[in-house]
Amino acid sequence: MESVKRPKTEEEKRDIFFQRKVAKRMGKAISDFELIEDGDRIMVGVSGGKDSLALLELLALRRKFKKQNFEVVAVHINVLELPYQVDRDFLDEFCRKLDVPMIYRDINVDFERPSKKPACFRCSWHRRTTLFKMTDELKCNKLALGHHMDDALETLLMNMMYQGAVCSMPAKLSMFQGNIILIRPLIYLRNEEMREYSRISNFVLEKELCPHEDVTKRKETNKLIDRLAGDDERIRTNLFRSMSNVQTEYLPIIPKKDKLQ
Ligand SMILES: Nc1ncnc2c1ncn2[C@@H]1O[C@H](COP(=O)(O)OP(=O)(O)OP(=O)(O)O)[C@@H](O)[C@H]1O
Repeated sequence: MESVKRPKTEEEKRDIFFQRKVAKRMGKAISDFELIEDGDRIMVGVSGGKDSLALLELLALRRKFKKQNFEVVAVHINVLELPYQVDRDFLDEFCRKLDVPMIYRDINVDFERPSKKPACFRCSWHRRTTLFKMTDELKCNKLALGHHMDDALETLLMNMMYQGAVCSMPAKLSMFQGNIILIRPLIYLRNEEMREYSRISNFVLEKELCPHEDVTKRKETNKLIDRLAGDDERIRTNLFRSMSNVQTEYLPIIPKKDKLQ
């Protein structure tokens, strides 16, 4: 028997339009920064949060609709010392529908060991290192992370304020003599847009906060950007665009020997 398709409601149409807009914006970043080439095998780091789930879905759909010929593999790093786990049933089903292999890897992070670096930094360093190592094992030439425009802005301002450096997150970074290329396809997307995408896609998100998470500086920086931007939508975009328009001749660059404290 032929199935009769129910006409879409206005809300459903709006949601589909929004999802396409997000996919297009990711496509623009992929094209502007030449993030994906035919034959790539891309490992997507999936934390269980909204951004990496969206990234995984968007890349898998891009591959499915044959925009480009590439493969996608999802990897989740599970830190055994943390008191919570991602919902593996949800992730497995999510990946099965997208026809993407999902791989889990358990690691240990010694939170008790005395160190000058905060626990959150060390944990994230271990996760990132494991992801890098796994690219080789899984024969992936690229590693995709779910950072978006607001992550890049926060990082820019945090580096300026606390490190005295103008530096953020590149959309594409060649690492280990070009053996791995790190890509951030969501770099043109706003946090707000990712939140909406996640709502429409009904992602099951991990709500639990990590006991070691050091979010104070990032949160404060986020609030600062909110205050700076107010209702003027151009401000965030301009802050982001300013990273592509660095006019060094108009910067008071201190001669190295003459360091200010
Ligand atoms: N446990 C993990 N396993 C695999 N990849 C991870 C893991 N944690 C983070 N990542 C990757 O690093 C990116 C940045 O990490 P971060 O901790 O800022 O993300 P998050 O806020 O936890 O989650 P998300 O970015 O997915 O919403 C993630 O988008 C994801 O691609």
